[in-house]
Amino acid sequence: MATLVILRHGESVANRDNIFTGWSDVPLTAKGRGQAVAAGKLVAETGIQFAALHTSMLQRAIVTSDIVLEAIDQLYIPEYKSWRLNERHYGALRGKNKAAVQAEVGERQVKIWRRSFETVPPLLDHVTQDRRYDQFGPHVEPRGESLEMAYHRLMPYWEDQVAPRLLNGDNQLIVAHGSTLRALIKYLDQVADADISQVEVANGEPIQYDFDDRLNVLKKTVL
Ligand SMILES: O=C(O)[C@@H](CO)OP(=O)(O)O
Repeated sequence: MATLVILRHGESVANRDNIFTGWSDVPLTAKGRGQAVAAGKLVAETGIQFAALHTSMLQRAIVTSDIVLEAIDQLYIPEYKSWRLNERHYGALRGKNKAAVQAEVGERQVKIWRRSFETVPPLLDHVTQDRRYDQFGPHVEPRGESLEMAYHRLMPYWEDQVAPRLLNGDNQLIVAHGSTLRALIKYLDQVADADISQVEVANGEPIQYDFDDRLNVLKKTVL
């Protein structure tokens, strides 16, 4: 039996300012750093010893990871970073204020862009270049993603990097983003496409999954 803890990063400056973020690499606020410390304390209280941590290529998740590892006194464990754990790419919405977009297109459309499973946001007209993704080969950066697209690029990471380690009995920690964690929760909790819009993941709120030795969920606990 192994344990997985998943955690959304602490508040970012874009969360604070109500900006569509996606793959924008924005820092944590002071409040966000505090949320990461508090999350670390909650994880420390469980006494779980982790074999590895998985996070994205974005500083709000990486910095949260380091704060949590320090709080649980496990800075020595391997820390794997992948674009597959990045937030869902918000396409041409990225960088825009959510309230301003809502004033333009209405609440219903913004809700669909933010929470539907299949709807793709307006795409960027070109792929941006960022050297951090070169190591993963060409064409990694999307021009925008639905939650469904993010789900499908996340799952190979789960299957190749996380599930085998859990099956081996090694506890794992994932520090990622609202939508990639919603995608993972959809898979783990078997949430229907139509119901995923109801699932929210709060900044800095660790969720613990205990599995049996065939990777069935035995227990889910919000810490
Ligand atoms: O802007 C984003 O990238 C995400 C997460 O902060 O926001 P939303 O909850 O609107 O999907």
